Amino acid sequence: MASLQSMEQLIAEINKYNYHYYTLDTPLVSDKEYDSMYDQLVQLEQETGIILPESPTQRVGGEILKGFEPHRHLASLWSLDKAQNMEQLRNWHTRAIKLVKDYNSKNPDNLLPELCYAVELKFDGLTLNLTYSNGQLVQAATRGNGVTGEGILAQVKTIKSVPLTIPYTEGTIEVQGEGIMNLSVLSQYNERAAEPLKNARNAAAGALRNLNPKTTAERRLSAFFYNVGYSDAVVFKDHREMMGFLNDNRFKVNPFIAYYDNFDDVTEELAKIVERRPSLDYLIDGAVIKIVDMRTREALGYTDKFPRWAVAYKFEAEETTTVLESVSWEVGRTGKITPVARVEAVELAGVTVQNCTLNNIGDIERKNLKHALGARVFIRRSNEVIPEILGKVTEDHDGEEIIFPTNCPSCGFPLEQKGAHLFCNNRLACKPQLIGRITHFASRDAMDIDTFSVMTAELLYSELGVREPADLYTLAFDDLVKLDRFGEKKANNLLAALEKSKERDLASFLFALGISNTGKATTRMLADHYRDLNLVMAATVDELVVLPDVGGIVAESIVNFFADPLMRDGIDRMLALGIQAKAPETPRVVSTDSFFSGKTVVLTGTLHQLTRDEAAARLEALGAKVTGSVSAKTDLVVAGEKAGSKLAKAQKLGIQVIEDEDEFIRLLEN
Ligand SMILES: NC(=O)c1ccc[n+]([C@@H]2O[C@H](COP(=O)([O-])OP(=O)(O)OC[C@H]3O[C@@H](n4cnc5c(N)ncnc54)[C@H](O)[C@@H]3O)[C@@H](O)[C@H]2O)c1
Ligand SMILES: [Zn+2]
Repeated sequence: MASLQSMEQLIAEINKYNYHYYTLDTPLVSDKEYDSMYDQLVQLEQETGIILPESPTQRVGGEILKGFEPHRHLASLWSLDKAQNMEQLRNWHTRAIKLVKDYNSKNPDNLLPELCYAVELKFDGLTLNLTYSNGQLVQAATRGNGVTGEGILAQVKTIKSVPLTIPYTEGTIEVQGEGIMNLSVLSQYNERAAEPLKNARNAAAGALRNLNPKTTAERRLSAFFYNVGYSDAVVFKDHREMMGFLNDNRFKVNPFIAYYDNFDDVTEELAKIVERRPSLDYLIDGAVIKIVDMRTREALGYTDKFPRWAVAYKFEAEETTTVLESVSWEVGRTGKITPVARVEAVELAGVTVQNCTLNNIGDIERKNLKHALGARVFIRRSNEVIPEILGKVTEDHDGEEIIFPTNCPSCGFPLEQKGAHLFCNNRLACKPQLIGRITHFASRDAMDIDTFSVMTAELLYSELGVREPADLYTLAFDDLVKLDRFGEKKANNLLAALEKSKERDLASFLFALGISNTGKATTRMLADHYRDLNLVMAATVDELVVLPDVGGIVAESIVNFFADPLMRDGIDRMLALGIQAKAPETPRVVSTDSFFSGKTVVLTGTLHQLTRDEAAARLEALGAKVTGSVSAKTDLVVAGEKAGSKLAKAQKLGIQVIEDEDEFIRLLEN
């Protein structure tokens, strides 16, 4: 029988994946791929009515690792039934209602209450089961196979938020939760680590199941608790009471827990959690819906694997695996060379992914990807960012080497390595650098030359020999009209836009020059401080480093830029051709007593009552510094509608956020 054979194959595969995931903490496939195989098996078992003895659908979790003392749980630990979509969730709900009805018809004198639901986050980490006897933490264990787990008391004790003693001293209890690694902790760890960790779940699981508790401690784990699985004295009427007990006994419980007695409200809450997901500082792979009343839980009971009174609603996966096919090297406007990976097309979080970032050559080495061409890699996509390659699936040397270029892929000039990056120093004649510089010069926040695009820059480069921004101001109508896709109208428009740009202020002009490591906020500050282009050009490193938010690297970038004869020459030509680059007549009056004074503010998302530029201007007039990216230096983030990764990062870093636009306007006007 064909399906029997498929079942045998699936079982062998899944059991192999389980071993790598649960026992070795180094998965070979993504959860997305695993879940789809598992679902196939479940479906075949349903269709055939046959369940083979080794089937993973009949058991919880994985093997016990040698080296750990086994711990027999006082009450079994369960897996969770799961719903991948609304239809499956509604099916679960219908079944629950039916079971309650059946019970009630058999027990007319002891009716179960109306259904009420708790909605919790489904943390993606390692299950923990803690045993407290007379108020003392005496054991901690993994889930193992649900009956017996691995004793990891010494490891769990390194988690600072786990209480070693609790106020409740009446008897023995077992408390379940999830050991996790916060995403901010993971990224800090990875900044320093020789070998970065690929994923927070495996980092947490691997640390907790490490025989050396010192290693566990280094990972700075955390944990959330969500269940009292066993108790010999205390009983709870419902989930609320149980959560209250956990809270009173100083367990860390998740603040995002919501209770509903209407199932439609549950589905609305799920949508909210999906939205909240990118802003959380830990991984979740779904939400868990639990029936609140304990008597109902008892009545509904358990299957071999999971309780019938709870279900996990799984979210769309953010990680998968694919094959790294090739790496190409792109040249940026500063000459920096960026590796871009092409991968075998794969569906991830609703889009087809084909390109991934690789950052720089240092990252390729750190992530152990040097020999990964043609090999399977993990990729991750969160928010709207381009997916990132996390690392190779196996440690084997089963891929071809990624050869780092020694010469510029565009102009052939020998490359120079600075830190983790490669640079092409051929600023005079490396085409992508020139195109990038000209396009940046014309962009909206720079000289704001209307309708100018990369395509315009390419055309002017190849047809009219435009090599640097200054050349733009020598363009003549007669030359422009002859160009492909240019007519009289377009030629005139471009000339008018160029003419208008000559009046752009000093700050915009400085930004347009594209000095490395120098963004909008810095060029604005330079313009306000010096109020004269010549003075900026003559500034020394010593003078610059004392200015607000200018460090050594920025100061040096500025000085080096203006010391470059090529750049000076370009600026002189532009001034001769009519560029004014003037500071505003009167110095900007900057207030010092507003809510925003002295704060570094990031604007993100869509505002409705004013544009982002207007908001930035008003903030600056109130003495705030407006920057583009969120970092530890940010004091405040103003998040409009559809705010994405910047809001997420702010929440991660614990930075104050204003999400209410009316509130923001009120503060501006105060
Ligand atoms: N990539 C792989 O190779 C691989 C292999 C095996 C399993 N997996 C992943 O693991 C899943 C199945 O694993 P499972 O049985 O360990 O877990 P599960 O997804 O079935 O969920 C049960 C677990 O959820 C956790 N949980 C988190 N928050 C909770 C909350 N608020 N309330 C209750 N429980 C909560 C508990 O630790 C519990 O043990 C698969 O669907 C797959 O995504 C992946
Ligand atoms: Zn080059």
